[in-house]
Amino acid sequence: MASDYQENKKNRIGVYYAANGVRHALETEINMRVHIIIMLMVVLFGFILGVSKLEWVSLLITIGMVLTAEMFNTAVEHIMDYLAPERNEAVGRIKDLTAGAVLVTSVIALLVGIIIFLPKIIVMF
Ligand SMILES: Nc1ncnc2c1ncn2[C@@H]1O[C@H](COP(=O)(O)OP(=O)(O)OP(=O)(O)O)[C@@H](O)[C@H]1O
Repeated sequence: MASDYQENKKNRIGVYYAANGVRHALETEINMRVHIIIMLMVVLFGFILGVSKLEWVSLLITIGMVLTAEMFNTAVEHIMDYLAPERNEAVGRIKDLTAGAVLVTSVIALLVGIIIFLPKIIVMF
């Protein structure tokens, strides 16, 4: 049906642009690459240390939170640089807030990682 075709076309274009956004973040944001490296290490340790299904879910949710916060932070930085490229106290505060959101999610992710991995590491010794 024509409307189904339009719907599929629209979705495909949307995913294409969204994937472009992820690629842009990976290419331009060093923090994003650091998060991805940490994520790959967490997944590797997850397999090595045999985390449970529920632990995988917790890890994936926290990883998703950090990556999402980082992308929103990057988007806000771009918005602010576009709208107000000059130094401005309000812009600085806005950027600090979104950077703070990344910090909060990262600390939570670290705590989740410690809770899941530390007991498994301790029993190995
Ligand atoms: N236009 C501005 N006016 C005032 N302070 C700013 C401005 N731009 C940046 N800052 C300050 O510098 C900090 C870093 O901002 P910047 O845009 O350089 O982010 P960044 O270092 O690229 O961050 P990230 O590492 O998350 O990509 C902000 O959190 C803010 O405190």
